[in-house]
Amino acid sequence: MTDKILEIQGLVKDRGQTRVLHGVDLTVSAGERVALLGHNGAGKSTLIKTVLGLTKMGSGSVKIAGHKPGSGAARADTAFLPEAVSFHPALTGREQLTLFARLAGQKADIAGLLERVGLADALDRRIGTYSKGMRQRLGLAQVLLGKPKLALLDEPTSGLDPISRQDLYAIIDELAAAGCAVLIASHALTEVEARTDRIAIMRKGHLVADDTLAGLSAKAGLRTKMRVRATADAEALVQVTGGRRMNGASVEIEIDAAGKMEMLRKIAEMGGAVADVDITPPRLEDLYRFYAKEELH
Ligand SMILES: Nc1ncnc2c1ncn2[C@@H]1O[C@H](COP(=O)(O)OP(=O)(O)OP(=O)(O)O)[C@@H](O)[C@H]1O
Repeated sequence: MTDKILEIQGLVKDRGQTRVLHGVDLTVSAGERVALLGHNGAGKSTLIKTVLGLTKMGSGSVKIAGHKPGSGAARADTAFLPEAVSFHPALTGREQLTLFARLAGQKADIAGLLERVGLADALDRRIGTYSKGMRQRLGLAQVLLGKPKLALLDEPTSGLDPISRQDLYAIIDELAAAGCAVLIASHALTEVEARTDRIAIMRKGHLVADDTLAGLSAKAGLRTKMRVRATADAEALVQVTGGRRMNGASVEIEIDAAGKMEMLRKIAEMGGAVADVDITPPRLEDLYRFYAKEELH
């Protein structure tokens, strides 16, 4: 995919005497879902606020579909879902979205949108009676309403139950499938591992990683674990694989990405001597620990 929607180059931002963004480069293309990870204070919110044009940048360049942050065109192309989304409690969901649509000068199928985010039954209830998950869904309806080219989602699933989380990611997937570039700031590693295309990790204002999960694993040199169970003789397995004997029947092997297929072939050649193989690639949690703690040069 080459259609770059968000283009950040050399972004520097100081707060008082402190540099909080140190020359960040990040792009998100149309249809891409990118996770933005980092410890508290790493600079994720500052980055998002800069893209929204809410905070001034020091130096560098930020473009949204070719437009400057905060410009009318950039604002029209961008949707933002804050972590704790708040609406007017006295309005109903339908009234609130109708208001947003009018403000944006858009005609929209409000009832259809609310149904899409699972709020069909709450259309005409006051938002003050909504649960956190329902408000989050309403926020997502607002994002969908604008048909944005870029969606910035800040911890979109925090405080949601597992089913609501899945629903929310299904909607995010739809947004991306429709060509929206999606940037999701999150601490929920297991979720973003499964539901994003690329992972960007910030550490103390630096972007320390930006790649697919497989790419990050390869660069970090973290190893895949294989656990092989023998039908009868684990010693033969140790001989062939050079692995570590775990118990009477099983052997554990740690292998880098390059050697994995060769090892699998060796194991397959043992035929009936092998009862089972479990393969555990490095998890995002391991990679995150590696990149977010790695010393900066
Ligand atoms: N309004 C502000 N005035 C001064 N310093 C600020 C302000 N907002 C953020 N900072 C500082 O900028 C740095 C980056 O903060 P930022 O909120 O961008 O981090 P974050 O990655 O979003 O963290 P979190 O995961 O906790 O939301 C921190 O050192 C923070 O103390």
